[in-house]
Amino acid sequence: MMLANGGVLGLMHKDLPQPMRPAAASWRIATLLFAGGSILFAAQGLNPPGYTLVLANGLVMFGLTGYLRALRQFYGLQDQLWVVVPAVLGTLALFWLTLVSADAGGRILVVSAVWSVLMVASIVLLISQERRDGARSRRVMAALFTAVAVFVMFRAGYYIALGVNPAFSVLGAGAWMNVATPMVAATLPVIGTTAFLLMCSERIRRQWERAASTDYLTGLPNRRTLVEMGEQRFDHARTSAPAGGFALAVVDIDHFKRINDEHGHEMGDVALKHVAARLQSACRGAELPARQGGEEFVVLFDHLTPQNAHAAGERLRNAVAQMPFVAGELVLPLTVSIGVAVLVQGDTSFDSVLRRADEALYAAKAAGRNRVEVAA
Ligand SMILES: Nc1nc2c(ncn2[C@@H]2O[C@H](COP(=O)(O)OP(=O)(O)OP(=O)(O)O)[C@@H](O)[C@H]2O)c(=O)[nH]1
Repeated sequence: MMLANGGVLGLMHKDLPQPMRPAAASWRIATLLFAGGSILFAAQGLNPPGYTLVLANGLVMFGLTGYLRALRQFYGLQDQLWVVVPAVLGTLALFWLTLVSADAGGRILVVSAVWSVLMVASIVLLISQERRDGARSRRVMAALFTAVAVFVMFRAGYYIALGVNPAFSVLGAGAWMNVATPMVAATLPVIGTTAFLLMCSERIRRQWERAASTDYLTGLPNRRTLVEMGEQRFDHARTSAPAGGFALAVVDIDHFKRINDEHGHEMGDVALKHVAARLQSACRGAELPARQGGEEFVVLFDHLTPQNAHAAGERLRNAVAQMPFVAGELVLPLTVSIGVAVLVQGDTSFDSVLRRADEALYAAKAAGRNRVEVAA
């Protein structure tokens, strides 16, 4: 089952986006190490038992290390040496306790300690991502690691209670625990691999959602999100009592074509990002700036009245005018013209408010630019 899981992950490798592949490769290698260890455990009788036991346990401990590394890579953490230390020390200790001093009790304690350290590190990592990654698959993975870690600690306690001494054998009293161990441990490579693939697909889904709703250049919500949010807020404002409060501003950079013509399209792109950042910094509370397209932005206001509409537009205009766009030697003062519209009785849709704000914007351009006009 473990080998099949590792194989499936290998077949799917190329279907995963490039940034997820190192983590998936580590998970696959870890699963194959786990599978190799399990096969050796099953074949203990056929080989010199001492060496087989050390090798089997070592493979499984390095498998667990691989799972921790895969999770770290999945969350963009750098490789660190300490991650391999428990498995290296554990394998050396097992070598000693099997082939030099033959201490079965010591072996159980070493294996339990290494498993616990690696699994607790994986659990802490998964839990620490709660705020960044709310995916259910991440929680399932954390629960899986926790269940196995609790079992391993219980197992160590159980063997200690039975009397761990150098001559202790897991094949003697309490042998059922020796049978249960591989079954519980197998949940990581088998169910864990499913959880890992779900974590990948959940991340891909979120990335697609973000890409579909965000403007690639400025990082602001795109036109699609603007229309969605605008219609939602418009409907809410129309149906709430007292009605009103919905308003928006259409913001257009003045003489933007000149920037492209004189400094190149790429510089124009950087200037667009600059204006986007200025507008974002001027927004308060639930105000939402979005890129409508080209060099035009729209800001959805929150609870604006006709009396403070002009001041709200001025706040945006000032945010751009007060800080020139600087790129190396180049210092370009930028200005924007703004049309503001507040919801009125005659507005039947979000689009009708947008149209009135557009007309106010044209009036601002016609009146000389770098100014705010409020729609009648
Ligand atoms: N660099 C860059 N330029 C863009 C982008 N989208 C639109 N533009 C440019 O924005 C310019 C808009 O020019 P116009 O509509 O003539 O307006 P303007 O020069 O800003 O003049 P006014 O609006 O009348 O003040 C055009 O040159 C477009 O090519 C973009 O994503 N990047």
